[in-house]
Amino acid sequence: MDDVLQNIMDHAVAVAREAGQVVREALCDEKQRDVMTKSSTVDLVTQTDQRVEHLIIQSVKKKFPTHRFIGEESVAAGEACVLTDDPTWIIDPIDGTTNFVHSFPFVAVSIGFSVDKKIQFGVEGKGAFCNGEPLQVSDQEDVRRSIIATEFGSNRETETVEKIFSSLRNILNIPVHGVRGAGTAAVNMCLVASGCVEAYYEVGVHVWDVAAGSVIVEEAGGVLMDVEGGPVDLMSRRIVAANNGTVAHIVKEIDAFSPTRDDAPPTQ
Ligand SMILES: Nc1ncnc2c1ncn2[C@@H]1O[C@H](CO)[C@@H](O)[C@H]1OP(=O)(O)O
Ligand SMILES: [Mg+2]
Ligand SMILES: [Mg+2]
Repeated sequence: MDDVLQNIMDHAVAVAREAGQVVREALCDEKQRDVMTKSSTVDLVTQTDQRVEHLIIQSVKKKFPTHRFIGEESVAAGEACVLTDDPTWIIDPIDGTTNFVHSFPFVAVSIGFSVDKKIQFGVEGKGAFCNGEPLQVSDQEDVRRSIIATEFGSNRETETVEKIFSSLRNILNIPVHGVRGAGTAAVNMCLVASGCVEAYYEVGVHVWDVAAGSVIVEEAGGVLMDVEGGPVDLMSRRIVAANNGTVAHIVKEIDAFSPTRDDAPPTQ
């Protein structure tokens, strides 16, 4: 990794740790978990989400004034969600806000960095690490001995819920050892990277949920795919992240659908 990229990554790690500390403290303070809603009654946000995103963006801007940002709460406030070739930080200040407001203790600060529309950190074969320990995906080849992670998301339209349950039924019927969901896409992807679960799939995620996790999974030896097979598109809101042995089996069982893309022009 060249010095410039290393410098950027060091800053990302430092600011992620600082943000993580703010989130950790807020988890213990009811006032900081006061809940507001966004697109629906189950799409939640708190002042802490907004404060942490602001903290990250300001800190990066000071050091790298020309860089661009895609942040979950900035997009919610009306900013465009467009990935260009420019250096871009893709930020989810709290991935797992529903967990956060309920003190269910699985949340992530997710920070990805892209150049030329490619997520950069780690792509140069440096590996993925958790507190200094290298991560490696599971070598399980038998999907019937796997744990699969997924989420129910925040869309409660009947057709969408039907699709989600149809996929879940198919996966359970393989049969797999178990199905789990941490309540955050970023943590689910890190569980794939750590080898604790063989695969994670979801339709309805956003680019800020999966940007950082995608490179962590690949660097840990895993693969990314679209839910109907073929290459993943981080703006498509569809993702499968898996070890090599199970990915093809999982893709076969998913009842796919296509939510509005993250980079779709806003409807007036
Ligand atoms: N009610 C809900 N249940 C689960 N995930 C939700 C949700 N509402 C929004 N999400 C978001 O959808 C992602 C994929 O499931 C989660 O990582 C989470 O990111 P968030 O906490 O950053 O909003
Ligand atoms: Mg999120
Ligand atoms: Mg979030």
